[in-house]
Amino acid sequence: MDSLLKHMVDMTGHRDHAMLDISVVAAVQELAAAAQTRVLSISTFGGRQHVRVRASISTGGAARVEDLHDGGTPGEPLEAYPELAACLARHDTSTETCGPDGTRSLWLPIWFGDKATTCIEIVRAAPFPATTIHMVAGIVGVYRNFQNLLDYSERDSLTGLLNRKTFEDQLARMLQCPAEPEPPLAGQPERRCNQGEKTGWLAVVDVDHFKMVNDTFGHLYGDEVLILIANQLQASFRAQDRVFRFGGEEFVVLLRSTTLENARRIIDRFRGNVENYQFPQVGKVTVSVGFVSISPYDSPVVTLGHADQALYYAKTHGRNQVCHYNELVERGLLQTVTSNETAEFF
Ligand SMILES: Nc1nc2c(ncn2[C@@H]2O[C@H](COP(=O)(O)OP(=O)(O)OP(=O)(O)O)[C@@H](O)[C@H]2O)c(=O)[nH]1
Repeated sequence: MDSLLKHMVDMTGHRDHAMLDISVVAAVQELAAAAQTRVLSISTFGGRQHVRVRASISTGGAARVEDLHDGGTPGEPLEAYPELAACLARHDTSTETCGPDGTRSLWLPIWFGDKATTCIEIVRAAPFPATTIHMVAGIVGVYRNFQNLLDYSERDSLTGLLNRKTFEDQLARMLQCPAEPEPPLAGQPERRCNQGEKTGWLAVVDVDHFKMVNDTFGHLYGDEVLILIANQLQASFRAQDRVFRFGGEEFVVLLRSTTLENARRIIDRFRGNVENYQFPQVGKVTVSVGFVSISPYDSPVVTLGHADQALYYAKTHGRNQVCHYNELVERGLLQTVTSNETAEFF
């Protein structure tokens, strides 16, 4: 019982989904004497459900957040998990299966209404005693309620993306593990990211001519476009990147450490995915993007201002394109303006 209480205190002490995932897998692993425990994300993309591992722990190892997803796909198709697919189709709260080698798997989808976007998977060598299932179901109930509370304060209600309130916190977290940043040289306030150097990136995404979508098809179809673009954003970036809705038809993405070439490729692939998607009733929609490297030496306001300047350039030079702030400055197409006035976000 002490151990159960200790885990409950640990789980409810977090203000962050990744840490909550870590503590739930650690708690379930110990209390169910499991061989492996995982948190799975279930997302819908292109009309199909996909499964992605979010956190896991195995015997003898530490709980960890997974980042296997490189952005190429939204995870494995749900059909790769037939027992889970059947459990979801029946709207069951749990299902237990036995593998050919006698290994037992217990699946516990986390239901919010008629939707489950998370599932706990527990693997054990022996059958699950009824008391264990009962206890694990209790832990999963606490996890569900706490996840709901975190979502309510952190998420945008239309798209389910992180809201603007959480942005600075997430940016600071991303900057806590930078790829060996060089301090700026004297007289050189702005830090440039060299080709091939890994760094974090901030991209501001804005839907092109969105007012026309609303005016032509109505706000309900406009909202549907925003939801579908939010789905595409989530499917296009890695699990540890962060996607925000800043309000209206504007989104912000924080990309974890990668090279300029990769950042441009990943962002442009997202832009292309949107361009090639047939939005129900509305048809074709495009997005413009401005992006910039992030550094612990620039304030969030300045970084956002730079990405916004690049976005403005993309908007005024044809739209449906991705523009890199530093490149525009180097080519003399943008002036470096570091005053807070450039940042209309705050
Ligand atoms: N449906 C819907 N529309 C929204 C929401 N928030 C803001 N909007 C609309 O988004 C539109 C934004 O229009 P503008 O800022 O003029 O930009 P735009 O038409 O996208 O043009 P460009 O950005 O220059 O390509 C306005 O019509 C807003 O009413 C929302 O939550 N749902």
